[in-house]
Amino acid sequence: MDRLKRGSRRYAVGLMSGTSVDGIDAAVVEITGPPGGSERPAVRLAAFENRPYPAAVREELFALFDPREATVDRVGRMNALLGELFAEAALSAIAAAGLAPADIAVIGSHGQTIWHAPEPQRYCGYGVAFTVQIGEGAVIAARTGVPCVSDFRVADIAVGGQGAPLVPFTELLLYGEAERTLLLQNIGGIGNMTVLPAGGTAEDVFAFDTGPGNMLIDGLVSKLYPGLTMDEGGRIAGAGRVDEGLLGELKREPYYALPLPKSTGRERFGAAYVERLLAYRAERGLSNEDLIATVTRLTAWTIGDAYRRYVRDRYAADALIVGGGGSHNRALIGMLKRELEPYGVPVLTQEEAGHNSDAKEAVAFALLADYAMAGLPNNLPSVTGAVRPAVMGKISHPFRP
Ligand SMILES: Nc1ncnc2c1ncn2[C@@H]1O[C@H](COP(=O)(O)OP(=O)(O)OP(=O)(O)O)[C@@H](O)[C@H]1O
Ligand SMILES: CC(=O)N[C@H]1[C@@H]2OC[C@@H](O2)[C@@H](O)[C@@H]1O[C@H](C)C(=O)O
Repeated sequence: MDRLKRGSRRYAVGLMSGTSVDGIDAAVVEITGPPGGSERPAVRLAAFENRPYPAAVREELFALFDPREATVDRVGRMNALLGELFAEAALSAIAAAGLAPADIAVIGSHGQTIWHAPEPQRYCGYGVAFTVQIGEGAVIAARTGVPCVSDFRVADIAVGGQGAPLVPFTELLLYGEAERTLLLQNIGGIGNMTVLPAGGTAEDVFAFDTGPGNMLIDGLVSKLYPGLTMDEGGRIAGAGRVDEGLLGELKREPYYALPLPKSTGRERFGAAYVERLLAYRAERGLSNEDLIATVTRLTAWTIGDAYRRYVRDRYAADALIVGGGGSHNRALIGMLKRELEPYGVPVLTQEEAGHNSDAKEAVAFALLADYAMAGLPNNLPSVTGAVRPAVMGKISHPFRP
């Protein structure tokens, strides 16, 4: 297949490593229909794999989230190493789809966010905003022989956007409906909501980070239960009781009331926040289960709060569809239903709505890369706050004799 022939059926690979740092998601998708056409592209998932990071890599990545540890040599080395690991993940998924690298038109790689500072700060007399995703695209292109589009977010930040969230661009293409207003809630490390109004166009969509997704739960579990990295199924939270005093204090975090557009990350809800929660637990003698039940409820509350604050007065939502790893946490889903169902908004998982929750973000980066290769804009200024459309992603071409 001629990988450069556009507008026809083609294969693309999407690679994602999210804020939970649980591993590399690789999706191989078959795309039909020209990018940017008036018709929606049809996307079929041909293969999906998740490759957990080796423990040493995960540990080193967590070290690099602390800017005092993230010296330029360590970041540079990890950038190259992640390029190798992403390339391995892509090659493995391509083989799982029964394809060869020569069949693939493009690889879209999100990389690993290690710092996200989208609000301009004064620096050397200038106002500067930035975001850092590592995982070298040149290495991915060289190892796979496939053009790689990487480092998407910086192009949106360069035109005044938050550089996040980016997936809503593809959610509009793949999920938008004429008759129903849908809320798509991702619960990864961070939580983020996309509002797709019935019959809405790109200008009508809005989306934002709701706050912590699993990040606080994971952070507490790994400190309090050595050997565990998550509250599997929500069993720990299910055995605890919410501490209303702590919950009330946590709700006062200023991020929740910020106006849109907004995005957040580990800089706000990372290791230092978890240390504060552990200090509170020690002071008040809270059990592990009660602490984890409380942050689980907080996570559900942030989503209900976002709905009340930004959506309720504008749209009657027909459903909230939950994706990301948090959709496997039954305690969290139960709490979320109690937050939203009183407003007549049913809560469903991506699977219940007929989609693959785990593959969704990787699929999105395959599609974003398809647009980038065609030189077409792939950000949603209404979502990110960018002053104009941008073609996000840097292209690394492999050498092909
Ligand atoms: N079976 C499960 N039970 C409970 N929680 C789960 C389960 N499986 C995954 N999770 C949670 O989901 C997290 C991973 O979610 P996901 O892969 O969607 O995040 P991510 O893509 O890294 O994050 P982001 O979307 O913020 O970039 C895990 O760290 C864990 O907290
Ligand atoms: C800077 C960054 O990596 N942001 C992530 C993170 O994880 C979830 C949420 O915060 C979202 O804003 C974004 O990821 C998804 C893939 C997005 O851009 O849509």
